[in-house]
Amino acid sequence: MPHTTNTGIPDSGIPDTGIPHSDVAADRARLLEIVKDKAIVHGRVTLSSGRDADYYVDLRRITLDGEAAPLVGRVMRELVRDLDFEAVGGLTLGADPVATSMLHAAAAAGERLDAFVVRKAGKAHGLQQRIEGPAIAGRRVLIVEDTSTTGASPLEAAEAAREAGAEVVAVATITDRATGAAEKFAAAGLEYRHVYGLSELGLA
Ligand SMILES: O=P(O)(O)OC[C@H]1O[C@H](OP(=O)(O)OP(=O)(O)O)[C@H](O)[C@@H]1O
Ligand SMILES: O=C(O)c1cc(=O)[nH]c(=O)[nH]1
Repeated sequence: MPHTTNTGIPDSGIPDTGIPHSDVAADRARLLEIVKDKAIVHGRVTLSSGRDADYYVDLRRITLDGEAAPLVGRVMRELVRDLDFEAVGGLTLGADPVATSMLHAAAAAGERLDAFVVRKAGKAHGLQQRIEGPAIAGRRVLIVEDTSTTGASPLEAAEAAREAGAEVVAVATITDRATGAAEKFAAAGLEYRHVYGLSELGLA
């Protein structure tokens, strides 16, 4: 049952989106369970930035998982429900299944959302594009990512999207490691949202 009063105003204060709030909360809770169960790997690792760390959050195990991927799409859409954008994408590879899960979640809800992929380097053959997918010039886009450490990957994607003529409305990730990404996005004037922080992940 949706948790709304008979006036249509939700008791929770959460805007009424048409999706039962119990489902949104259940999706978020189940996704957290799967992330904690399958994605967190303890041990010494070298990160994308070259830094060393004592754990890794391998969200590809989540965004490509048959049960978790649809949850990613719905939970990420809920995270940015109040933002206005027409396309979603980020730096390949981590961002790609995040973007496509949101595209499919939108389609399942009867809405339209395009996705795009920002290559790490421009392609030298074919159409020689850095950004693949429907054109984003003149459109409002959301930059997504699976996890953020330094924030370098979404910043690179945002720069490429702007060079392609898009307006970047925000950056959104599934998890945040609390290692400087939020500060980088703030300095770049980019709104930043993430679904789970370190304490919820049991990593604080
Ligand atoms: O916040 P940052 O310092 O940018 O680090 C996080 C990035 O690192 C990982 O990708 P990786 O660079 O390992 O490449 P991949 O997506 O191709 O696996 C992860 O998927 C993020 O994209
Ligand atoms: O910084 C990274 O490279 C990184 C950290 C992490 O927890 N997970 C990941 O996929 N990449």
